[in-house]
Amino acid sequence: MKVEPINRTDTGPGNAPAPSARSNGAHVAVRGLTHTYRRSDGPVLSDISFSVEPGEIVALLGRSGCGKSTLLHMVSGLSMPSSGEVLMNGNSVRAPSPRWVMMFQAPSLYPWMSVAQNAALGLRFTQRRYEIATRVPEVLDLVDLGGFADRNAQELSGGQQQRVALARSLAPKPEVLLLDEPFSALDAFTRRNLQQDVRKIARGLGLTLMIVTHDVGEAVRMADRVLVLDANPGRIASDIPISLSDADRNGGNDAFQREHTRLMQTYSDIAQVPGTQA
Ligand SMILES: Nc1ncnc2c1ncn2[C@@H]1O[C@H](COP(=O)(O)OP(=O)(O)OP(=O)(O)O)[C@@H](O)[C@H]1O
Repeated sequence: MKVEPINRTDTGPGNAPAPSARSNGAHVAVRGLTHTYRRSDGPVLSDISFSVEPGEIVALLGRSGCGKSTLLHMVSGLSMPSSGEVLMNGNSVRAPSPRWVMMFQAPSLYPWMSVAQNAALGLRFTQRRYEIATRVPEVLDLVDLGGFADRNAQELSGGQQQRVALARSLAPKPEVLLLDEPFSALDAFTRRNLQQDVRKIARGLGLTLMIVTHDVGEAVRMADRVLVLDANPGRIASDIPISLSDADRNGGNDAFQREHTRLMQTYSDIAQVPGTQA
């Protein structure tokens, strides 16, 4: 897979991968997924089915506790559902893999290691350790940290640490990137930069991307499609395409506001959030 720098602008408008973007992403299918942690509590997720096309960016939007993280964990193979299945390119997911990697809210870096050593960790535990010397500089460039390779990880800001975590996730050349509220601990400005860059990187590489969020603005800025979940039990209540060019996503203009209001209205109706402001 060829790595493109983050200032590449070959992402197209609308909700389909840009024609010029070669897709290296996998097709994800979730089929009849139901999960119960404790029988006395009833199912957390009930009969969830959806597909994500190769190279597509999909947000899972729902209120706290509706089961978004549980669903993403099951897509990643970190845990198995009570029933139903997850398929990557038609093959059942039974365990985590460097082909579908998960990124969490906390960057979880080793503070005593350098940025480059942290970014190499994803590869170190695969059969492809030999790629570290070439691949790590590539992914650090990709996340705009090319000049930080030898810096100690604990010297970085929260946003830069999340960029290292992103580089670590991208190093094994995954086909699917799964993001569990990765920007929620960051300030609004840093969060927005990362949202734009992650979308640009994913589109440039043709990755399939799923992001869990309860932030309507984040869903509109990042996703081609938003799956809105309701709760008790968690189900897909609505499947909404976001038809915006990248310029409109980043500019906060009228087109962005229209999509934001439309999604916020649906989300409010489903999640019974008072008002229509994010
Ligand atoms: N390991 C577990 N054992 C028992 N119950 C759990 C476990 N993990 C999650 N739950 C319960 O499952 C429900 C869904 O949790 P989950 O974290 O998936 O929701 P979420 O939508 O991601 O929430 P948030 O946005 O707050 O992170 C919650 O009621 C939670 O208490």
